[in-house]
Amino acid sequence: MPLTGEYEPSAVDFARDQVELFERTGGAEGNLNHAGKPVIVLTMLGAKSGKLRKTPLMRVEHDGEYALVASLGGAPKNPVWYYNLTANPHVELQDGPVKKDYRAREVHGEEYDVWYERSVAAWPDYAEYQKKTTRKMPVFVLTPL
Ligand SMILES: C[C@H](OP(=O)(O)OC[C@@H](O)[C@@H](O)[C@@H](O)Cn1c2nc(=O)[nH]c(=O)c-2cc2ccc(O)cc21)C(=O)N[C@@H](CCC(=O)N[C@@H](CCC(=O)O)C(=O)O)C(=O)O
Repeated sequence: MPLTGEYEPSAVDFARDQVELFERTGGAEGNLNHAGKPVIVLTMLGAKSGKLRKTPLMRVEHDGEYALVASLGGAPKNPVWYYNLTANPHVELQDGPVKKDYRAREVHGEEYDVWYERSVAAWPDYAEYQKKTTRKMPVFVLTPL
């Protein structure tokens, strides 16, 4: 059941523009980050506004599940979207032309280690970000609904 609501674009220009390009081209453009690594678009409900929010994130996929790393480049605080997923775990993820519904859950312990390793394999800079902060970067795993 797709998410419904009023879309509120991100305040971050490059993220908003990338989402727009990605969606306009069905994931054919705007699907890579600055280093040419694959990106997905996450759609979620705002924890406070209840509006539809969208953000590009790195593509980390394994057997139909996806990981999302709340890295924010190694900043001391979590990205805002972290709180959206905590409040509203029903999300949509678009990978290329395919958009599906998922349930997001934050992972810990051994499961965290397995998915964090997969995430670093997909985007090695995550390991550099983690060195920049004492905040343990949260990882969500998305399971198809
Ligand atoms: C600036 C803020 O963005 P954010 O949610 O903190 O997310 C920051 C970044 O993570 C976001 O820009 C990502 O797209 C950056 N980013 C990645 N960020 C990551 O953390 N991990 C990634 O793997 C990642 C990859 C990536 C690839 C390409 C690209 O272009 C960007 C990438 C934002 O959009 N704020 C909105 C509010 C958004 C929101 O969801 N508000 C909630 C309230 C939430 C609350 O306050 O509790 C609501 O509507 O209710 C605003 O100020 O209008």
